[in-house]
Amino acid sequence: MARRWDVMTERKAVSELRVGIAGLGSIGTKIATALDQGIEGLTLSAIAVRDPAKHQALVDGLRRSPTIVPIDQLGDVADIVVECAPSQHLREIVEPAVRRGKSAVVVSVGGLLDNFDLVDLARANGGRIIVPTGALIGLDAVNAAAVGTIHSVKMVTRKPIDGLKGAPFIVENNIDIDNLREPLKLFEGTAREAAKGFPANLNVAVALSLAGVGPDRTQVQIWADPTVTRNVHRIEVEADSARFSMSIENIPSENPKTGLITALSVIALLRKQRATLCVGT
Ligand SMILES: NC(=O)C1=CN([C@@H]2O[C@H](COP(=O)(O)OP(=O)(O)OC[C@H]3O[C@@H](n4cnc5c(N)ncnc54)[C@H](OP(=O)(O)O)[C@@H]3O)[C@@H](O)[C@H]2O)C=CC1
Ligand SMILES: O=C([O-])CC(=O)C(=O)O
Repeated sequence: MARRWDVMTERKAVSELRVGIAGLGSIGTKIATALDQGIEGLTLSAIAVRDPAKHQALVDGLRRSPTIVPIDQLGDVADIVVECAPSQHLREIVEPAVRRGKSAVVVSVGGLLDNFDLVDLARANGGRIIVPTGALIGLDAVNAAAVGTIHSVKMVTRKPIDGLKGAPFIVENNIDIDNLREPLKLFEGTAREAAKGFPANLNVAVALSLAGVGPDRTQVQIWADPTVTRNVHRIEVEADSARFSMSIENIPSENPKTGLITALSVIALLRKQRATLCVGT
């Protein structure tokens, strides 16, 4: 009996992890709502948005109102900062958090490649940078294969036209994708190059590369495809432990560039932070 009481006291002593969210777009809104509805051991403590008035209705609808803070102050008031803003804000969000030894969950993972010193900063201060599987599939298997030797990783992405519009690669090369009647291969190269040319469309390629053989050895093809309605990613991995192919067909969210499953992936990751039973690597 006494033993059981001890355990209960110990459990109570573990404080809730405070979560801060940067950006309340198609991803951030769903994460905020899920946290407010309840994730074991986690509390939504703060959010950072560009225009608080625009998001007032959402904030008012939450059961427990988070504090609204400037984007670079999330790390002061949260133990886990979730970055889901445009990638140009990645540094402002992640640096203050990891400098204070906090964890940063990064969805604009393409932006990490130009800010990779943040990983060293996190290491030096006891912080962590966590990249969710996001809109992709199978990073558990890629992580496992990378413990051995991976020979090659190839990814082919097909997106509907709306999911690619405005990408710097398309604009700079003056490619007209609006009037396509059949699939057009836009790009073939490394994940690092893909992230530069398609910063809001190909975070998945960078996540894949960081799980596996790195951004310079991960080969990527990008197709603009008027025949698909989903964001389709197909991956092939050749390793000394296994050969595997995986594909995912993502339903676009309100933001046509972003698959609906991305927010769910972050929510699943947050659930694991304090879950008693964790499944998958
Ligand atoms: N890792 C992955 O698998 C995936 C990653 N992504 C990436 O995730 C990120 C978020 O995507 P998504 O939610 O669809 O994007 P959205 O465009 O829907 O939302 C972005 C949000 O960031 C907010 N924002 C912009 N500037 C600031 C600022 N200065 N301070 C605070 N907030 C700001 C916007 O505010 P406002 O509402 O006022 O405009 C908006 O709410 C993107 O970088 C995207 O490329 C997307 C899909 C998959
Ligand atoms: O949602 C998707 O299919 C992928 C995506 O936008 C990204 O990686 O940035």
